[in-house]
Amino acid sequence: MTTVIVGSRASRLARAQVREWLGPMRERFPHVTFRQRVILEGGDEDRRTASLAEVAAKTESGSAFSGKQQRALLAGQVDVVVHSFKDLPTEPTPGLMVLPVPGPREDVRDVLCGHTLTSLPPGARVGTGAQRRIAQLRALRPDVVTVPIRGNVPPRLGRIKGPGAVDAVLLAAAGLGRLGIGAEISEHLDVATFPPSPGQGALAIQVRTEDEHLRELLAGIGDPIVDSAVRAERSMLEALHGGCSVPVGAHATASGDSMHLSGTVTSLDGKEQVRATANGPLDDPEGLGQAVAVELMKRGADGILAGIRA
Ligand SMILES: NCc1[nH]cc(CCC(=O)O)c1CC(=O)O
Repeated sequence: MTTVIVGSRASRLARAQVREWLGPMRERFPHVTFRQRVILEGGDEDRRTASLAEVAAKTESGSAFSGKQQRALLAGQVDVVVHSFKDLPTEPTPGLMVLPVPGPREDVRDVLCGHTLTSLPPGARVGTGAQRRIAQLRALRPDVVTVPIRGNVPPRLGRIKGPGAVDAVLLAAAGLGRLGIGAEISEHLDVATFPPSPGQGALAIQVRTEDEHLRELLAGIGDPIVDSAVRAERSMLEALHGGCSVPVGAHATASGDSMHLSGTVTSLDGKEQVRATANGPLDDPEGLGQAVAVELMKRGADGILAGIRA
């Protein structure tokens, strides 16, 4: 009798993600017992007092929302960790590996709740703390003021009505969909004008590299097309040396046996934006991601990113 312990952050979204993965797993492996274990993260504990950058700096791995999960996995306290792929640093953690990405991928798009891009009044206040969202929103609506908000999705949504109200908030369709509150969405932003974060909407299933028994058990899971798309987007981000909070957007789509990747880098004030696209074979997503990154660099992405890191 095999027992597999699955680690999860405490939030409703994190637990919904674990359920989303576990449902099909329990059906496929009825002889395996899957258990959920909640592990608190620094990012969850410190949210009220510290800025996201401070939280990230305090966490050994540099990732506020995945460091403790990964340490619990390495220590054998859990056997699998389910992450939002976009929250996982591109740099691999020694001793851990990510399994092929499961499908289907949730909606990759960002959304506005409270207003649409065109209904936002001049000078409106929009809640978001993510550099990519701030930059891309300013590129489309330079008059808008962004207000840094953090925390779980439901309280962020609550900022539309509650104290310190904002006119709208920018969120991921995937998070709202998984929480069953997609009805709050006012507008889905077009991937062409508002490209999502690399890996958005996808889950990262992480295991110990040395856990051969589990790796063998789970060898057949994953959707090759979703996996390839996420790899292309993430390798583009990695080649740009971008972390999880840089203004880099990416979107890969497959058609037949080829993959199309579009990448965007935007300055924080929204005034400069470079884009590049390329096609490549489905079985070389890393090559495609690197090719688009090189093209973005040629068009000035390095200058934009250097200005932000400085
Ligand atoms: N950084 C927070 C985060 N991490 C994953 C999601 C949900 C979207 C996804 O799974 O890609 C969210 C919320 C948001 O960005 O609105």
